[in-house]
Amino acid sequence: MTAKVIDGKAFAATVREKVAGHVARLKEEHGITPGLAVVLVGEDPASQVYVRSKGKQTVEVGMNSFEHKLEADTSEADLLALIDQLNNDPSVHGILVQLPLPGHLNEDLVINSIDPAKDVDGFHISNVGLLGTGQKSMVPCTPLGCLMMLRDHHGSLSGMNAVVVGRSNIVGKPMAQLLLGDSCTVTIAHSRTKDLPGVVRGADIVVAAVGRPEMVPGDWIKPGAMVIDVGINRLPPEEEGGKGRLVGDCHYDSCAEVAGAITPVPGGVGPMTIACLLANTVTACCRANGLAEPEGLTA
Ligand SMILES: NC(=O)C1=CN([C@@H]2O[C@H](COP(=O)(O)OP(=O)(O)OC[C@H]3O[C@@H](n4cnc5c(N)ncnc54)[C@H](OP(=O)(O)O)[C@@H]3O)[C@@H](O)[C@H]2O)C=CC1
Ligand SMILES: Nc1nc(=O)c2c([nH]1)NC[C@@H]1CN(c3ccc(C(=O)N[C@@H](CCC(=O)O)C(=O)O)cc3)C=[N+]21
Ligand SMILES: [Mg+2]
Repeated sequence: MTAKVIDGKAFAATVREKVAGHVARLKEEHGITPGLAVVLVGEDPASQVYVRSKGKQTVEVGMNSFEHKLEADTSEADLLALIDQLNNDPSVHGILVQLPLPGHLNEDLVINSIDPAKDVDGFHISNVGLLGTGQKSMVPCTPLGCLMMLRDHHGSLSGMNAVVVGRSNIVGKPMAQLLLGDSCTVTIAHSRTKDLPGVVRGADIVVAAVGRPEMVPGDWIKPGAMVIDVGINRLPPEEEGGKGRLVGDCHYDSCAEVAGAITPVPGGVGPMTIACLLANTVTACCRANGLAEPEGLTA
């Protein structure tokens, strides 16, 4: 079998088109322009690339983009003051603080200082609790993008065995909650899991969010399974002047030989993450203004 390649880049473009349609309607019918504020502390090059690409796409769908770049040694008090200002700014409907933060800043404290209604990452404890209890919330962008691709490829996921490899608060745990919400039987695997190959072999759906280049080989994959590769790993440059190849957490070629469907890296989960961030910003804007929220853009 050769897997169907799930084109996250193309899917993300259709999500952005929907978002752009809702943004246009908000402007025409209500005179409201959704706004997304992104806060970047420090100069991590990968984060800068992501923030730039996100800002560009925000503007392309017709929304306002507010970028706040702070020095790496910014104090916690100064960062919290900025968040307070954004919380109280009616032109800002979504706030994203790029993670990871420099070591001297308490990530939990910073994230939980964001107004939950503007927390378009879905990382605030209030949104985590709402998601975990099946209530309306802001849903984390990466897991939401993965869920959209799975549903689009397969339809109902009810009764499927899903294995999420990785238990981070930003990917693994919320991914497991979303799959449970779609009535999968969910296993969360991590670095202490015994017999990881055996666990993954039982999965109809594999979501790999580990941060280890090409860790999952094809012989762990059940024939026909859906493989969602969240990993973004830059390999060291082999050639002079080369940037280094970008690979996922799955060994693509061997997994694609056995899987029924697979997301590539790049061009899979990454573009969907940004599209879902834009979708969450429109949703937040609609909710803030007491307007009907867009359908098909939330979990
Ligand atoms: N495409 C996108 O939009 C995004 C991509 N990413 C990428 O996804 C990957 C995961 O990110 P993130 O969740 O933040 O990573 P974290 O480092 O926060 O979490 C990694 C998880 O993988 C587990 N793990 C590590 N080594 C192993 C192993 N050998 N076997 C099994 N489990 C293991 C860890 O287990 P333990 O808890 O026991 O330590 C941990 O739970 C990264 O490559 C990141 O770049 C992240 C966010 C968005
Ligand atoms: N508060 C917060 N929210 C996040 O959502 C968040 C974050 N912090 N910190 C970092 C991670 C990582 N992340 C990515 C998003 C898109 C791509 C993406 O678009 N990748 C392209 C390739 C990009 C390239 O070439 O480097 C692709 O996969 O095709 C990658 C990674 C969001 N994150
Ligand atoms: Mg992390």
